[in-house]
Amino acid sequence: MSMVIAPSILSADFARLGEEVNTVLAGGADWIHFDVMDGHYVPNLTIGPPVLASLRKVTTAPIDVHLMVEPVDLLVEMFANAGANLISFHPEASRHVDRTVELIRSKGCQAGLVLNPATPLSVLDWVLPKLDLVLLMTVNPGFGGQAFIEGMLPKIAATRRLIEESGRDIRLQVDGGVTVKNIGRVAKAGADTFVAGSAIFGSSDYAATIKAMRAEIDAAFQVAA
Ligand SMILES: O=C(CO)[C@H](O)[C@H](O)COP(=O)(O)O
Ligand SMILES: [Fe+2]
Repeated sequence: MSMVIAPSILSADFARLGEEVNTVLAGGADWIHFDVMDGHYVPNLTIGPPVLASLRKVTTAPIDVHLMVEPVDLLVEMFANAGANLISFHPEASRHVDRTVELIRSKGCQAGLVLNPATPLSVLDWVLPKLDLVLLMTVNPGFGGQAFIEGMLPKIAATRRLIEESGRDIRLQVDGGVTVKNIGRVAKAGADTFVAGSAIFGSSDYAATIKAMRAEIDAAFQVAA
């Protein structure tokens, strides 16, 4: 599976969002990660469907919507109509997880389930085969710029094993505190899709940071001579 880098626009300059998105894509990013916070499920408030619809006009790149909202279902259709390619949600925020997955797919989007640091992998039981992506949070959701929780590395590895056992083409995305310094370890543990907000948008050269991230991922898989 290809390695995907998805910059989180949470750390972009919102006054110049279209430009920021095109700069990271020109700099080698694969997807755009769009964080939606409702001030209820998480203690922060961000952006909604009209912003996504505007971005959709300036790029054809996949836009991966991370919903940190409760309840979820009401917003799925709005984000699908606004141009989301993939919609991920937190199981605690949906009363009927399987129904929400089906709803996302019925709107023509790929579906992802997000596990907070303390959420057990057992939430994937019975629903994993229907997912296109599992998102493991490596910080507590709500804010960019937090430190990566090192204790999540074995959880990434355990999730990778579950995906392998399922025999399905499911992406394993990691979100929170991913940097040039730790991305190699995150990849080695089993992730294939990497969200990075502050590490990319907080750097002076987005393309150079993305290139350095890819080099670290490649290096992690090189066998020591
Ligand atoms: O979902 C998120 C926070 O809830 C963000 O995607 C995440 O925190 C990215 O920011 P950073 O790379 O700066 O940690
Ligand atoms: Fe996110």
